[in-house]
Amino acid sequence: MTDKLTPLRERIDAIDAQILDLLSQRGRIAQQVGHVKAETDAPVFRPEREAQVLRGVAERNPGPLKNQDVQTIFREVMSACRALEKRVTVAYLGPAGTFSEQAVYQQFGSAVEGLPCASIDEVFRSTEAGTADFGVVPVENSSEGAINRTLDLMLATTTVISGEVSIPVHHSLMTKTGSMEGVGVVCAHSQALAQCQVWLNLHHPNVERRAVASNAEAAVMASQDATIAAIASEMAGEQYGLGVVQAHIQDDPHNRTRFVVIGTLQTNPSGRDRTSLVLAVPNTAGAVYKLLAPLATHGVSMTRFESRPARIGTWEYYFYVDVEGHRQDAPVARALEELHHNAAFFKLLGSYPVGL
Ligand SMILES: O=C(O)C(=O)C[C@]1(C(=O)O)C=C[C@@H](O)C=C1
Repeated sequence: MTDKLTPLRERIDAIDAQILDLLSQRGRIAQQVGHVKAETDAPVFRPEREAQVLRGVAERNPGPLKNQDVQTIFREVMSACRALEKRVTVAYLGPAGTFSEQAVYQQFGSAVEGLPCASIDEVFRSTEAGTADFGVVPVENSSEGAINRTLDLMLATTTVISGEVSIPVHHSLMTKTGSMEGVGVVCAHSQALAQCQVWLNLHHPNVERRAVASNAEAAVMASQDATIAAIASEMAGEQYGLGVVQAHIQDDPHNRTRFVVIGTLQTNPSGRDRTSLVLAVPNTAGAVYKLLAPLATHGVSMTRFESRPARIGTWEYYFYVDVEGHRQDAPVARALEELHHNAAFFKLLGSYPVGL
């Protein structure tokens, strides 16, 4: 067996040497890109370019490696090259171990400076103030719907959407000891409690449920007190030394959360983009129907429609609309112009590459 392995390992060594040489060449070119960008103060992170590179490797992938795996490798390669230009700082809802942190690494790779924040509000503040280059905030969950605080802050702040990333959300019930003996309360973010309510009703109907700022905070609390159980990701459980009572307790096995990357960067077209906007019309019969007519006229597909009560002002609701395409694509540009003209309120939140 050793005789058969040795020549194969020698070939792997030779290929690794070539890969390393090519990675170094790529890194040196990224440094040159960094110098060119520094001359014009151009942005280092270019989500549309990264999306094109990742889509390209999946299209050209000859196998046997899976598309998802080659994309993970190339995401890390770009992340490391980007860090040679500048290490990007990204604010997210902390502490470390939250799904928001996972979303940061999924989008930016691991060569990034994560800035954990205490609330979604603080993520927006850090991004607006320039303490962080970007922020990553949850915008909708497949079981629970919109994250209202994010929608409200998209409206109230000057940040724009530069990208999106969606990750599977699997919740585990965890305690210090790995058992529920002596546990009187289950802590988690209110969204996580809602996403596990059927399971909790069935298995622990008499244990108090307490909403806290984040699942990771619940994990910290459980790590300090054996009478508290936490619902969080297993990653958070590992981080805070918890034992798993039961894994995958979310009511929907396909539970996912979509996050958006917020910042000041207007992203260029990538070839497969989405545009997000907020609209309002006076509350009269047929007004919303008429408002949205330009989308149909110009053949632009709507992928999301969400309403939020307007707490002040003349209009009753704000409508959060996502459409397929980039604001610079001709049909989208024409539809947006008409929407802007018809709406009593219009705010373009951004055009950005569709997540992988
Ligand atoms: O093409 C660029 O603008 C680069 O800076 C290079 C590169 C890459 O490594 O491929 C790195 C960072 C950008 O976000 C996009 C791509």
